[in-house]
Amino acid sequence: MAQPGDAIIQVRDLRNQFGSHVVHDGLDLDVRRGEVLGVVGGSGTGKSVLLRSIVGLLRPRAGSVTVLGTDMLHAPDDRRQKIEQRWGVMFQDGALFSSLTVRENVEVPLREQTTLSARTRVALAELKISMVGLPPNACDKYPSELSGGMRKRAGLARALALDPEIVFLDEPTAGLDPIGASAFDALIKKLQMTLGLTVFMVTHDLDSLHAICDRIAVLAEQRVLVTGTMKDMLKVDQPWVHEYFHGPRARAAGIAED
Ligand SMILES: Nc1ncnc2c1ncn2[C@@H]1O[C@H](COP(=O)(O)OP(=O)(O)OP(=O)(O)O)[C@@H](O)[C@H]1O
Repeated sequence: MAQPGDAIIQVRDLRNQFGSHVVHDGLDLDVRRGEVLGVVGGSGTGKSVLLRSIVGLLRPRAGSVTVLGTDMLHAPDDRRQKIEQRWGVMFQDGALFSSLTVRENVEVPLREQTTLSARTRVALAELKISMVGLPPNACDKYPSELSGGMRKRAGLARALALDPEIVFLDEPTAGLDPIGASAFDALIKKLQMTLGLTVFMVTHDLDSLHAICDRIAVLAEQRVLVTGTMKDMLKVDQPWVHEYFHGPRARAAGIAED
């Protein structure tokens, strides 16, 4: 029986390369059941490439990705698809279909992956839309009629459509004002606590890391250089890590002291 804290995602010896450009080499990472893991690193260190490798949008050159006990790079299609139904992904800006309303967007995974009736699909979509704190009148709006923060919430509602165990979030608070960002952080934390979600979150946002991440994984030198709590990060000597967690922004976020 799975327990909180078990590694729900295991990435081993991952290699990603585009032409001669090696992005990851020998990258290992565990994501534990029930945690919010923040993935940070300088620009171009391969945070999004790592996310895309785990969710199967990009095939790594080498290594293994095991999710919920399944070897995702070698499992038969039907087995892989079953696992894919147990996660949701929210891309930056929500990545909504512009020609569909919010409700229709949230219905997409239900349409594709289930045989539920239209009525049930609508009811479930509306439930998810309210869970992420959008008002009922957002259901019939098109993405272009929403603010950036509302679009992110709609993207999150779609990621939650199939009641996932894991959600992947790519820079969820990017582009939000500080109040919107902290409201979004609070929403993620609430969903993690109430639904028992495991959250894999790529972020640059030190406030989010501080407020909601149980652990942090730092990408540098083509791998996950270090994982640990915020307290652990403050002790790391590597120059980028030190600058990131002790720099002016970290001080402003109340992470490091002046
Ligand atoms: N499809 C692709 N083809 C070629 N190069 C790619 C491709 N996808 C990503 N890269 C390269 O891989 C590297 C890592 O990209 P990635 O988007 O994962 O970085 P990141 O850490 O998420 O950066 P940022 O913080 O700026 O969003 C970059 O140098 C990028 O140009």
